[in-house]
Amino acid sequence: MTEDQNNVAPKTQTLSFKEAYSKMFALARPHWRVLLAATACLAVGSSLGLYYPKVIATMVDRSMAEGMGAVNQAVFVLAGVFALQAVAVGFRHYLFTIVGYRIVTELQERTYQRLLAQEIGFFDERKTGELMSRLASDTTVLQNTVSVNVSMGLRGLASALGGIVLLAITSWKLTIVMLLVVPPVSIGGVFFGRQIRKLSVKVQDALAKAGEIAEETLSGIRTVRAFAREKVEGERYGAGVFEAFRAMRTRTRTMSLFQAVISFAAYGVTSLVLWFGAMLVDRGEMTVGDLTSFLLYTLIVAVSLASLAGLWADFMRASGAAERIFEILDRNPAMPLDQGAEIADLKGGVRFEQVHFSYPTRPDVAALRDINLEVRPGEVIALVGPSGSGKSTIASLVPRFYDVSAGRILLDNRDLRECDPSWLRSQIGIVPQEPVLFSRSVAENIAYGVGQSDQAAVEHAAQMANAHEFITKFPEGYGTEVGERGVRLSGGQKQRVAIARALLKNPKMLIFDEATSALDAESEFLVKQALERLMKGRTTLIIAHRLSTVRDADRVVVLEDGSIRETGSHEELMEKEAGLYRRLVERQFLKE
Ligand SMILES: Nc1ncnc2c1ncn2[C@@H]1O[C@H](COP(=O)(O)OP(=O)(O)OP(=O)(O)O)[C@@H](O)[C@H]1O
Repeated sequence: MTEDQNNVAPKTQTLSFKEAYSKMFALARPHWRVLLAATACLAVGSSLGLYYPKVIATMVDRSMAEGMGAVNQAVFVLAGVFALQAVAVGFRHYLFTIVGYRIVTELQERTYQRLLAQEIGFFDERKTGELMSRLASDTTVLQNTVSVNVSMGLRGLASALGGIVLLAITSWKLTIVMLLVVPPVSIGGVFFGRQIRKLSVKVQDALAKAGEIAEETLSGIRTVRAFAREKVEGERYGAGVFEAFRAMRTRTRTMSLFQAVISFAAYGVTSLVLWFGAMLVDRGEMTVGDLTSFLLYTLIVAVSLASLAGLWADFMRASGAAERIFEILDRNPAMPLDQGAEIADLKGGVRFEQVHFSYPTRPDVAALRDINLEVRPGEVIALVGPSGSGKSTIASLVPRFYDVSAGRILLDNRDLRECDPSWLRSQIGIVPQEPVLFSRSVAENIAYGVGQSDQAAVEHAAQMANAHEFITKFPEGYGTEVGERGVRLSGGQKQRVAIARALLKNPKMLIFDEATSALDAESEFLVKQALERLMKGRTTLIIAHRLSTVRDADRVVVLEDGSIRETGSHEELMEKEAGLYRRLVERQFLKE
């Protein structure tokens, strides 16, 4: 891989209607057995549906010639036909619908997995609400289409085609009259379909925007409350959904117009056939019974075509949604997980060589410039510097949240870009400044990085992290639910849970982002003690905000504006008269 290339987001291109559907069909392939059964039901149901006008025609002609006896017999046959048809229709509907749901469920699962596999830069660019909308609302649109509509569409198609064949057998002259309307209607269908598809993408985009607003506001509800912005946020969401409504209104107008045109064509052609047919009967070229069955077939064909037209609009709508889903499903992550080398017997030495880095969302601004830094295995490095100087950026390059823009980072003399990102992250414990816990129990949160873990190991980790005591004070102990993002725990408690989480993982390397906000002295002491246990024997990067932390580090790296300005021990750096570090300490950037 050339430098600079790895942070560039892969381009996704817009799918055509055909591509979207061929992809959908590819998803249907594994279900071919059920689909075959469903198609058999479709064939039986539709042929029986097409059979009864014939029975009626016979009834009309024979009742005119032979009286009621023949009619009774015909009605009996008809009842049997209808019963059999009902069974076939029921199964057809059930089987097609279930396969449709199944496909969409798989699609949801795969889309979500694909989403989770994307590189961090992808998430920097997008908003959670928008992604949620793709998962929820786009897949729902697809769900209806792929399930119920496919079943209805196939029925319509079978009835229409079968009907046309039977019409041609009954009277080819009338059939030609009837089919005259098909070409103009199809051209209309293509035109309307395109419009509807475009408008549907607009609707889904608008819904996603509204979703974004809701997601952001609800997850930041404390800020909204603190600034009393409920009304404004409510209105912002209102404006968002209204935008979606407007797009839906435009789309519905187009769809309604299309329906009206189709309805006119369907009923118009029926009248035309009736008129032309009456003439044929008048001339003795056709019996009344044949004209009756012809009219019934015409109605069947007209109704089927009209419903197909409606479904066509729905399919177009769904292909708009499919386009948005496949955009994610087809997106290859810039940094694939589970690919690359694992280093056997990892020591944990890290070397930055002339590292330059810009965030993918801000390619023109260098967040790091010419970073050269050697961290020996087991060494504790404190990163200090003013806000925005690049401390967190350095820390996020080690677990490959991003790859360097130029230069390289070596882990035990191996380029990080050759290492499997998932393996790499399993070797690094990360304790963020504000740890994010998941709304599960304390025990599950501690065991998060290792999956299943026995209670004894969890408790041992909690003890080492000075968390055991406060956890056991909760009435439900380790089973206590921590609430969304861990809201039911204090800052210090969250950090100790995060330390326990990192301890349990037993990583070779450690990244610790010290909290800037002051913890109370007791909590501070407990965190520090836990941290010391955690750091033992591990290569550690601490983003430090406290003098006491910096003093204990083996080496201090002072950053400014994305560059390393000074390195050395606390004492060495304090000796430099005009040094940046000394200035930071004197200006109390580093709290005592
Ligand atoms: N995800 C991101 N996308 C784009 N730019 C970013 C991103 N994260 C940080 N930056 C920018 O990179 C620069 C370095 O930020 P960084 O977070 O590394 O600073 P820091 O030294 O950790 O600051 P602090 O002590 O305030 O946390 C800043 O100018 C910041 O605006």
